[in-house]
Amino acid sequence: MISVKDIKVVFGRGTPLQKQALNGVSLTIEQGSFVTVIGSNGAGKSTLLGVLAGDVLPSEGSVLIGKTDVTRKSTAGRAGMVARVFQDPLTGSCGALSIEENLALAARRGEKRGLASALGGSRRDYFRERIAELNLGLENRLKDRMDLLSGGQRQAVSLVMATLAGSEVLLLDEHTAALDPGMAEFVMNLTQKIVSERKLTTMMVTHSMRQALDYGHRTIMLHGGEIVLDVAGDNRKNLQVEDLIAMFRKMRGQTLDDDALLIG
Ligand SMILES: Nc1ncnc2c1ncn2[C@@H]1O[C@H](COP(=O)(O)OP(=O)(O)OP(=O)(O)O)[C@@H](O)[C@H]1O
Repeated sequence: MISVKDIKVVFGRGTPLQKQALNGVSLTIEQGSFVTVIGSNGAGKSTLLGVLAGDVLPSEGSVLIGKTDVTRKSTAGRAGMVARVFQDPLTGSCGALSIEENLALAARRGEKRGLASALGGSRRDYFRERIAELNLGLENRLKDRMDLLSGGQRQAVSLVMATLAGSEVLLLDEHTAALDPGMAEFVMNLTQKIVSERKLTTMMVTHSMRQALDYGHRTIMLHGGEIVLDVAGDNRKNLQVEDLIAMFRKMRGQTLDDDALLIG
């Protein structure tokens, strides 16, 4: 479970560029629930993910993961609790290491032991099994360098990596935005499968209104650092992409110049 209470984040305090990125955000996400997060540029979506991951320290408020107060814990301090997949397929894994070395490092998140102890025989078999489940044929390429994979293959492996250390929380930062439509759909279906099988408490930022409504259990919209929409259940089922676009228009008080981007 994630419990965020009255979070405020101010960047560049006391400078001419001071910016209140989050302005009193409170949110409880039940264990195993999958929340999609939308909002226009600068709404505060990445800042909220950063607060959960530990990259951004709030000036006020608290963050609990399960029963642990992680508000002041660093990213490394909460590494065993929170896994993250980024927009850029190159960010979440190391291109110079092999697929299995990346998996071994991911499995050791939050621990201090080295790579050698992480790659014992039974571990290798387990990694092979997990990668075989992707049906991409990568189980025969475990010794290939990660940077030989396509962006989509790399995101699929990153999702497996995110589950290896037993983290309770999964943060997805527009993780399909750099993929072609077919691969984006593959990675989204894989995401849904992994989240439900492992009961991960998940927050996914997306610019795709379609994705926001088609996947997960609940959708929130941020605007100006505040939650301006929070829908689940039947209310969400009845929402159409066009309804969300109309809300965006209302929030911004202007016409969106690229509806296609939002619908895709
Ligand atoms: N490190 C920083 N220093 C100063 N200002 C920042 C910093 N990070 C974010 N901001 C500002 O805080 C506001 C919220 O940014 P954030 O990146 O959270 O928005 P976002 O909703 O993720 O936008 P986008 O969809 O464009 O990625 C923006 O005005 C942004 O310019």
